[in-house]
Amino acid sequence: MAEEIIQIKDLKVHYPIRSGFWNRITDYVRAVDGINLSIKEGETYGLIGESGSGKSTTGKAIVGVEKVTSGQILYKGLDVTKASNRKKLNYNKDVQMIFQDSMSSLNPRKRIEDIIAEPIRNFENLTTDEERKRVQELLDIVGMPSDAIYKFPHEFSGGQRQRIGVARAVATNPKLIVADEPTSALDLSVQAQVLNFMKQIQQQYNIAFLFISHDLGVVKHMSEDIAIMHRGRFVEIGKRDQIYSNPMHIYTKRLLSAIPVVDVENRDQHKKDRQRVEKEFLENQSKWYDKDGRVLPLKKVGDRHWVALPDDIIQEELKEGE
Ligand SMILES: Nc1ncnc2c1ncn2[C@@H]1O[C@H](COP(=O)(O)OP(=O)(O)OP(=O)(O)O)[C@@H](O)[C@H]1O
Repeated sequence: MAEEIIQIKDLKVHYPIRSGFWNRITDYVRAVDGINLSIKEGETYGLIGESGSGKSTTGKAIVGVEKVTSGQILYKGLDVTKASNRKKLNYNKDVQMIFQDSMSSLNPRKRIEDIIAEPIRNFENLTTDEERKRVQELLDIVGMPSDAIYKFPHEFSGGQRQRIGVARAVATNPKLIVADEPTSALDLSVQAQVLNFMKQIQQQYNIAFLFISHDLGVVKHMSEDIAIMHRGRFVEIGKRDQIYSNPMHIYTKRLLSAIPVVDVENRDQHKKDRQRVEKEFLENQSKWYDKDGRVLPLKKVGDRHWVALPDDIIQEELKEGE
């Protein structure tokens, strides 16, 4: 069985809110508010949630570009929220990130050769010829022509730029890639191509992914283990089949009921189901949160399935699922 490559323990990232004449801290945005997860070598962990739920902050904290308020990120047994451990483990080489918006994440003034070579230069001492050879190999891996090295990002389509972003991310032979909404800016047909090719690269190089998306359809295609994030916490964690065929938290149900159906026959039923879930969500709000409006703690409801609900609702849900 694959080993765990990274473990996140009770991770919190809170941003201070300042106000008044003295610009004092008056409150905090609890962007990430105590999450736990672990990702196995070569596997994809899917992180789903609506805008503002804390997904990107989680990803940024893992790659080390966002300061952690508390909690641990364990890599090879050491806590990489500490810069000294990151350095010791060469963590910045092993963990890379791919962003949603390839136009702003790739420097528009640099040629593709320099964009892809940059992370290599940070960690290896290659000659100019060796470096060029390496960049061309990487372009080949992501299915781009070798003359792309002379061009600038604006000379490519969104899908091609995302491939360049992937080439850059795999340039350092990473063990983990945090992919933050990597295909949401792309057309559906291009989305499928990029997703399939990311899977291919993952298998070829045994890279683990934290795959972040608001789109349950996309995550279903990519991940076996899934967490649903809401207000900085997880409301449900489970295996793909548990989450998609037997969602237990109302928030998960809402997200699933928002996926459009393709076949006309089921459309009316789908609309009714959606309205029912929405009504249930609005009428019972107080049950889903604690008195401070925070998501309840997770409780184990089955083999590798956790849900943040009060006991009475869990019992009802379990009975229904039988
Ligand atoms: N630098 C920051 N300072 C203050 N608040 C922030 C900062 N970055 C994010 N936030 C807040 O933290 C919360 C979580 O943001 P985050 O970007 O992680 O959400 P998300 O789920 O990735 O959403 P999206 O998909 O829209 O990016 C939001 O309320 C956001 O406004």
